[in-house]
Amino acid sequence: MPALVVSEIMTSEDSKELKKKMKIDSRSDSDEVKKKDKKRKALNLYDDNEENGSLKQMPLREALVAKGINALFPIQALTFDTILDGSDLVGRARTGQGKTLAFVLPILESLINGPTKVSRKTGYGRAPSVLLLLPTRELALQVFADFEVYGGAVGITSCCLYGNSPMGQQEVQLKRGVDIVVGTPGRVKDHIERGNIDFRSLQFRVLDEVDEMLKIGFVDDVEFILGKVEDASQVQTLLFSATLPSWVKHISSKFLKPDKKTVDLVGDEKMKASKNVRHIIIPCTGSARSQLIPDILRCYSSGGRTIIFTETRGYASELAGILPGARALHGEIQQPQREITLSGFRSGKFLTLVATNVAARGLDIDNVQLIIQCEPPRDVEAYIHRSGRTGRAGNTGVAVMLYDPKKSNISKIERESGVKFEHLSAPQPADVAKAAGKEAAEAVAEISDSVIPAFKAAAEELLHTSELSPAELLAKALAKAAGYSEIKSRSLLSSMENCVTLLLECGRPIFSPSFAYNVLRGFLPEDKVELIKGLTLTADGKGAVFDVSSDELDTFLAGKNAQGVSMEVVKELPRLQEKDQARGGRFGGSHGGFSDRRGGGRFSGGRGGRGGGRGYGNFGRR
Ligand SMILES: Nc1ncnc2c1ncn2[C@@H]1O[C@H](COP(=O)(O)OP(=O)(O)OP(=O)(O)O)[C@@H](O)[C@H]1O
Repeated sequence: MPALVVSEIMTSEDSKELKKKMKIDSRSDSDEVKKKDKKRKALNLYDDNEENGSLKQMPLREALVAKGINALFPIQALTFDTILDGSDLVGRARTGQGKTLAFVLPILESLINGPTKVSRKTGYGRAPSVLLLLPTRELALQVFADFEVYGGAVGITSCCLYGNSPMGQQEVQLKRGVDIVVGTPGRVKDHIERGNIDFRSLQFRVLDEVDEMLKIGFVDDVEFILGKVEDASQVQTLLFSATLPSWVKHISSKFLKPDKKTVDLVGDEKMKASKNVRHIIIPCTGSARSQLIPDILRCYSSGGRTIIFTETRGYASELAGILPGARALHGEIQQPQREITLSGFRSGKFLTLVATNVAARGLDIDNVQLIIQCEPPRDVEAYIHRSGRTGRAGNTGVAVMLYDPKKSNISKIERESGVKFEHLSAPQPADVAKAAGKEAAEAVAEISDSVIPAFKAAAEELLHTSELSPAELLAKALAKAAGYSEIKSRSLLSSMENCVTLLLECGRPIFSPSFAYNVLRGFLPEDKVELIKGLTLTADGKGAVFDVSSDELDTFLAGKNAQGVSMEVVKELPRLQEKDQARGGRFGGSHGGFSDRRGGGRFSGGRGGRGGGRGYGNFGRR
């Protein structure tokens, strides 16, 4: 295999070509590998005859094979020689594409066989050769674990410096001497200020999740830390992330040498988020979330792990308290508990983690099938990283984001991430119940016949006294077994239970919510109009959708023949006007907030001005 040549900017097209050359294969064939001689050249990553692009250390190869890693992923293939050759580098690939090993492997290779071998200090009290900074403690621990496994295999030692953990132990490790320091900026800075770290032997500094590292809050610490390296020209600097907004490129260039290389597997491609993930959005108001999320878990988690992202720590704790077997992870939880929680999630002690953004970046956990975002995050990067906790290393996954049609602007995330969202409605409780019924039936079939004598008399009694058929009675028994005592309806607009979504049309464009309210007043008394919730105009400008309580449905439907008005229960939610669209001009002036669910308050102008009449007289004037 020829040595890899990494161009200044490597695009995904280039990577396709390279992929062919390298015969990269993401499937794990570790079982097969085990059967064969371990010394076989597993794939060209391990080609002994090559000077470049190969790992020479057998124990390291074995450690990789043991983890099912038999060939390099594209980002790894593209960065390996560049890093080994001594260049500074900025690396970008989508989430879950193996960026960690894209710096871990060439750094280890360089330290044990490559150019930095000679300058690496050894022995007691040695100063570190590598400094790696990460934005969260969990991520620092995860990458430290990788260095422990792969570095440990070739005698390279590391330590992890992170806050809210005993300082003394970390000081001892630093004093004894380590090759690699992994840490979060605050704690690393602390150690520097106490004179515990000596950067004079540093060969590599790495900023993983570089855009997060350089955000307000970290950037000062990072600059302070990197500034402690006296002669930066002697040190290689590597930056990695799945997202590299232009402001990051600007700031980060001051840490890198002018002849730095860039390996960007996302480049100008529209799609910035993971391509292995199904990206779904479902309308849901804040108050309906807790009712909806259990059904989303049932429908989309495929029995695997789920991470639910909330915007606040309080809601993360609250939701974890409601969902059976779920645990919360956020910044207010003490560090030892955070570690216990994450390790319980990794080991499968529980399958649902409810977290704030603390879990958004970099965490790599097996078999996470589903991501739920309780509301759209503030920036597109957060969307990309959160949804990227699933669909990793060639696997697939589902990311469901809940949004309030009245409050959230989805198109901004869609535009900036390049994701084409699947617009779905909330699973209907009846459908979820049908699936639960099947499971309950299977469970009943499994139950030992030994229970029959004990329950038979009660069953016969029920059959004789009830007016229901045996099948109907059995259906009730299955419902009970599945935990159901009734089936509620669920709004497609807000996901609220016991609500139904109606579509109003009147044969002409509906320009504003106030117009829609006036149409409704044409055939409904004011006290019924007051019951309407979440009225929103459709994107085509021809209709309005809103929720009514299931109990009121007949009253509303009764008016549907009034003067050209049509009203129907929505089976599939039409595209709605988004927040910004509804604000701008033609469609509804400055109306917005869903908070006034009765459509009053902010819609007050729209509600027609009470003096505006109930009928259609107003139409012509608008
Ligand atoms: N060459 C490889 N072959 C098989 N699996 C790999 C390979 N490289 C990495 N992996 C696995 O892929 C998964 C994702 O890797 P990693 O966490 O480095 O992704 P990432 O690109 O850093 O993602 P993120 O942007 O979310 O941090 C890990 O479980 C890792 O063990």
